[in-house]
Amino acid sequence: MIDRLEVDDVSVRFGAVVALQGVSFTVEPSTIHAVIGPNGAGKSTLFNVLSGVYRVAAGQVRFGEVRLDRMRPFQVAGIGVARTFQNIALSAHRTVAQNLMLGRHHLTRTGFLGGGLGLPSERRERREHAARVAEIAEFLDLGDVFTTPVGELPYGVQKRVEAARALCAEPRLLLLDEPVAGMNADETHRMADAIRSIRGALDITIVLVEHDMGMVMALADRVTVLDFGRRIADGTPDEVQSDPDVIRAYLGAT
Ligand SMILES: Nc1ncnc2c1ncn2[C@@H]1O[C@H](COP(=O)(O)OP(=O)(O)OP(=O)(O)O)[C@@H](O)[C@H]1O
Repeated sequence: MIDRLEVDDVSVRFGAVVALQGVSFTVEPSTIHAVIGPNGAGKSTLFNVLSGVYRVAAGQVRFGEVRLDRMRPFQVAGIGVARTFQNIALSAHRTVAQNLMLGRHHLTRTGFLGGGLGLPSERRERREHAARVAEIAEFLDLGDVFTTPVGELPYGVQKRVEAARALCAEPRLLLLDEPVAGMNADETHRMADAIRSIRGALDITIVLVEHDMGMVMALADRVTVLDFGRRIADGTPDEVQSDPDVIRAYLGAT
């Protein structure tokens, strides 16, 4: 059973700036839920709240029975929430395989990444993790570049490596921060396919924050729209697309 994510009346302030004001929405288990909005709407702030980076001034975030808003990032990761970053946060000189192995670090018992003692149990554990990493790489169509240093890969492929690394943590909830930002049409299409197959095959709940409304319309089950820190719409892509407040917010944005 996968838990529901509930954002309940959340406000965040930075001094006099109110970045989020009384924002509420629910993410149903095993769905793809998009949070969209123009520049400065509060998307990144919300994302940082969901991953334990920012504290809320008011409200709650619950994942099942657990209060996410009271946790630190490592604790959020520990209950099965993995995230990607808007700017790629991979180790450029390491291979895809090595970066993905780093994504499994907290699942290892013997901490082989720090250089273990070479015991048989460590070698067995390492083999098991390596097999799962290879599986996830294949799943996201990264088999051909498995041993390539990440820095040598095109931008769109690096973004898929980021998603794969987050998956290597075996999350129940995957947070994708602008997964197609800066991508061309072909790369965007491949990323959308990858996100769809993650949800389909792995039964993971996915929340993605995205600036580009067009991209999420064909992908998301449900969309929450923010503008100036407030929720201005929440519904299916069709409902949201024809909402006058949403049209106004996007037309008004440059
Ligand atoms: N660390 C911070 N300190 C002060 N103000 C901040 C901070 N982070 C965000 N803000 C402000 O909060 C508001 C929401 O910003 P946020 O970055 O969450 O929006 P966004 O929707 O992610 O925008 P973008 O699409 O441009 O990334 C903005 O007015 C921004 O200037």
